[in-house]
Amino acid sequence: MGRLTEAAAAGGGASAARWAGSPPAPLPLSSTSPGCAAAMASSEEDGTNGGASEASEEREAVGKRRRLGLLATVWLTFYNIAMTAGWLVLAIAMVRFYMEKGTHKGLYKSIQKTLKFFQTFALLEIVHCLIGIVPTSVLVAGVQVSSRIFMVWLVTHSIKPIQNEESVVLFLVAWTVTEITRYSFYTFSLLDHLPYFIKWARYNFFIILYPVGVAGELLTIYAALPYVKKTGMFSIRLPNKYNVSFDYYYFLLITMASYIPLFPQLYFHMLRQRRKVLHGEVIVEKDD
Ligand SMILES: CCCCCCCCCCCCC[C@@H](O)CC(=O)SCCNC(=O)CCNC(=O)[C@H](O)C(C)(C)COP(=O)(O)OP(=O)(O)OC[C@H]1O[C@@H](n2cnc3c(N)ncnc32)[C@H](O)[C@@H]1OP(=O)(O)O
Repeated sequence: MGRLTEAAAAGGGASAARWAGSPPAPLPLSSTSPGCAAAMASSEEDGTNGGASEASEEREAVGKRRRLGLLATVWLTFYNIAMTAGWLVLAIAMVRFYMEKGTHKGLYKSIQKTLKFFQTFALLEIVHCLIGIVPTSVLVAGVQVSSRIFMVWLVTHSIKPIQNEESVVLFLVAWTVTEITRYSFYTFSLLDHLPYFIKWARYNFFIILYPVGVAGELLTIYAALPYVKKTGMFSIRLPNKYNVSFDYYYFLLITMASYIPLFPQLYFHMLRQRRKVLHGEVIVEKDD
């Protein structure tokens, strides 16, 4: 819990976290935090009010941090429980579908509503980083969440002929196992009762699941290319009154290419986190 209070005290500090870097160092819950330091400096500079006002400002700031800490903790606990439950429902639905039908055909259609709801809800993860209640880098969370949103809405939802591809099952399974593990890890951590197995799973499963998920995503986009080229969907052709053109086919190609620099960043970030959390290594990041 203290960890979250500290993160909350850092306020928007998380947004300053560097790409693929470790979370920003939490600020201590003391008057040395920037907000308090600024408040004290200004009261000294203008020469007005003495120690009383300074003390009340300090109390107010401490109270605000505590409130944000508790609120953030309650909210994150609710959020993580809801997300664990959502992805568990998805896992059960997928297993049941496969056991009843014996094929993956029609699987996506049967689970799409739940998937869209919970994956879209994950946009809040970017908000959590932006407002500083979790210390994850905004860029790391942003790339992770936006690539998922893109896959769900602009690829699998929009391009119906690819919904029965095996590659869809590949990323669905990778995402589902990952998210059940990840959100239960956060939940148990917040409750200060983290079973070692969950911690181990969180920092080991990704070694296989990340490449599997990425392969599923790339193969699915690849399978969509002929349909997108043939139909010209989401594309804007010239001439038009705005004089702009956009070709979704090339956009997909560029997106696929962007996995080459971006995915290793996420993967190595997770490997660094793994060394830190499971092996207690202190990782010193070089400033760019
Ligand atoms: C518009 C088109 C865009 C196209 C972009 C195309 C390029 C895409 C390239 C990227 C491809 C990604 C593909 C991906 O979708 C494939 C898969 O996901 S496959 C399945 C396997 N995946 C994974 O294993 C990924 C798992 N993902 C994550 O773990 C996170 O998303 C990530 C942000 C990457 C991890 O971040 P980080 O290591 O910094 O760790 P945490 O966020 O877990 O933790 C940092 C600290 O914050 C605390 N925290 C974070 N969130 C919460 C929360 N919800 N509740 C409570 N606490 C939270 C956490 O406990 C840590 O605290 P501490 O450091 O004190 O332990």
